[in-house]
Amino acid sequence: MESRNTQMEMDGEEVLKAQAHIWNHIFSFINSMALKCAVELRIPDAINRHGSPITLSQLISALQIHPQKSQHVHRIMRILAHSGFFLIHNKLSQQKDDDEDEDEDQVAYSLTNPSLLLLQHNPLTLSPFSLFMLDRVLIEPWLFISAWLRSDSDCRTPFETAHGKEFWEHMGSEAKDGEGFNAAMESDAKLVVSVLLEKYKSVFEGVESFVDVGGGTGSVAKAIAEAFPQMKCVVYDLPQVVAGLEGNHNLMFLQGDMFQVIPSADALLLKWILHDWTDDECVKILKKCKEAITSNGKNGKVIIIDMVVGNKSNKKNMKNNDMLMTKGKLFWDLLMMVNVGGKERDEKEWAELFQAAGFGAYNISPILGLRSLIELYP
Ligand SMILES: C[S@@+](CC[C@H](N)C(=O)[O-])C[C@H]1O[C@@H](n2cnc3c(N)ncnc32)[C@H](O)[C@@H]1O
Ligand SMILES: O=c1cc(-c2ccc(O)cc2)oc2c(O)c(O)ccc12
Repeated sequence: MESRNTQMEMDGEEVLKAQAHIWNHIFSFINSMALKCAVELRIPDAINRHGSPITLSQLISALQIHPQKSQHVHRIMRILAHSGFFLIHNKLSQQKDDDEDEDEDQVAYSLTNPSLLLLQHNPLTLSPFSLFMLDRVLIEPWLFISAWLRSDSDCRTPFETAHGKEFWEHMGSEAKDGEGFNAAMESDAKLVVSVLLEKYKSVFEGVESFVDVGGGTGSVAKAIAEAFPQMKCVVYDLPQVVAGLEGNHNLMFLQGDMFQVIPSADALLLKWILHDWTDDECVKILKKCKEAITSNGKNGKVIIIDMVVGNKSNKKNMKNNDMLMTKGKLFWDLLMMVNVGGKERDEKEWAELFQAAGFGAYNISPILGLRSLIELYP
């Protein structure tokens, strides 16, 4: 009865607006798939190799598109240009209708900051991550959310409902997926550590021993070990991740389970670790961390790199920028729910974890884009 009234209260224009709103949501996946296609075809690399804005016909030939399909390429380019991945240079743009097919030689494309970050040889490339994230294996769990929410099975996540295994177990047993995940992590780790060492090196000053807990294949620890040759650095992760990796005079790879024991050090890093776990699990990990930074008689610190939902970035924020950041954090929160059973936390939730694990003080610096650097003291 009530919904009927509500419906009758909408005028025609409002219904159409609501319809457009729903369509935009339903079709959001088209953005992701157009991006996947561009990364698979290596469109950013083709434009970059060309060295100047590339015309549609030059792009079609560089991409080796089948002649019968060449007419479609501009449609992929158009939607990605609309999302800020490419700039369109259109000599006839004033005279042309937006929906009209472009003449292949009147249109040229160049790269933008997001597409520069998709170049294969950019050390900070997000291409492997895009392919990994948009692969069938990581798309499928999203189809199971409602079934998982209703199910009385003890599956921890929709990922487990879809694949019959927990995320970390899957990444350990399926070599291709495990490598994809580790490559994605590595590219992010390089980006984050380059910012840390360029602008916030003081975080590591005075630290003689350092453990990157769940440090993956070691990109962060390697960079820190190079920047501080006197520091003893350890990458601590599951056997399937660090087995066979070789260190050097001040870098060591150590296999283990952070729920059992964490090696003692002046400073521990937990980058993208706590958001994988429930509150109870985080308290367990943090208690182990506290033992590890106090057991050598020193008062060390734990450095956490994760999101703090609701925190503003320290950049001069335009309203749009804040909205983008909030949306990003909400996406991440669901990603954690779907894949690993974790969550993104606001400051109050972080503070409760720290208190429950027996820590005394913390300091949050919102300096890493969507993420913050949290320093945690016993
Ligand atoms: C999201 S990744 C973050 C990797 C790295 N810190 C980074 O940010 O690039 C989480 C890491 O935790 C590791 N991990 C999961 N369970 C673990 C455990 N019980 N003990 C140690 N490491 C674990 C995973 O193997 C993975 O490398
Ligand atoms: O499933 C993921 C994916 C990522 C991820 C996101 C963005 C990147 O540039 C690289 C990787 O991160 C994850 C993560 O940190 C996690 O703890 C669990 C799952 C995922």
